[in-house]
Amino acid sequence: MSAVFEVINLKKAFGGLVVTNDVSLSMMAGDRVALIGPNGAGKTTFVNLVTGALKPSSGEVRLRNEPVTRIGPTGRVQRGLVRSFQVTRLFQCMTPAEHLGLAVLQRTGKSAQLHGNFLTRPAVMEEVDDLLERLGLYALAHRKVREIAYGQQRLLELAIALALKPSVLLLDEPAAGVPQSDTGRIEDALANLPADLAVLMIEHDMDLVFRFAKRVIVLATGTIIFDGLPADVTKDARVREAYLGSYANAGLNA
Ligand SMILES: Nc1ncnc2c1ncn2[C@@H]1O[C@H](COP(=O)(O)OP(=O)(O)OP(=O)(O)O)[C@@H](O)[C@H]1O
Repeated sequence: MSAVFEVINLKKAFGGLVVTNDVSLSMMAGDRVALIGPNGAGKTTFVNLVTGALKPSSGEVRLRNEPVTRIGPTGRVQRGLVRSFQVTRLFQCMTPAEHLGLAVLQRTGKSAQLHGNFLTRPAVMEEVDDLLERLGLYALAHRKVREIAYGQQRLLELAIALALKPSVLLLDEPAAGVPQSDTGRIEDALANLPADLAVLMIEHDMDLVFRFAKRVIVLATGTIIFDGLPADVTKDARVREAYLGSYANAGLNA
């Protein structure tokens, strides 16, 4: 089986500050990987390099063997690399059904045809209904985003990402800010992601990492210091040293 996603010797420096230092990794279809690291380790920069929001100083990003390093964010989405949207990207006066309808039109290259009520088109409606059902949002389909709870907004982000039919999904702290009472629904949605989807989740919550990931990658000062099984990460001397004194050390001791 060949990799769906590869990062090869990726480097990024801001002036003299090297923030991503020779990072290489690959993922297969169906992988469930957590990317963790102390504050300032370079996780956000790494995601920005991978999605095309930032240009690397050197190195390569490949999707299904195709180099995409010189392709912009939209081209990478079209090739199957999708990052979960932040809640702040949702339109407060639009409904979940409208968000998902637009995402489906975007994916199918029909977003220029926004005349009329696109949600009445059978092909769009069928897909939107299916996504709403899968993410437990069906009853909220036609409510404004501003009227729905934060946890449900985060589920909507996930639904939008899935509407783009990714082969690689980058999730940035999918349960952050969600009240404890609603995190179970997010975790259920994560557990029910398509089996062949490769998922890379950036997460600080170690309990969620251990429940979700089959593999953990630890980034510290821009370098991968661990890439292996969740059961081994807490025992690793370099990982413990990187987290020493940081807030997450407690999680690693768990
Ligand atoms: N545009 C920039 N110019 C200069 N330095 C930057 C820039 N963006 C990030 N950095 C620096 O790069 C380092 C890594 O930052 P980054 O935000 O990628 O880390 P992170 O692991 O996502 O941190 P956190 O977990 O706190 O969000 C930090 O030292 C940060 O100050």
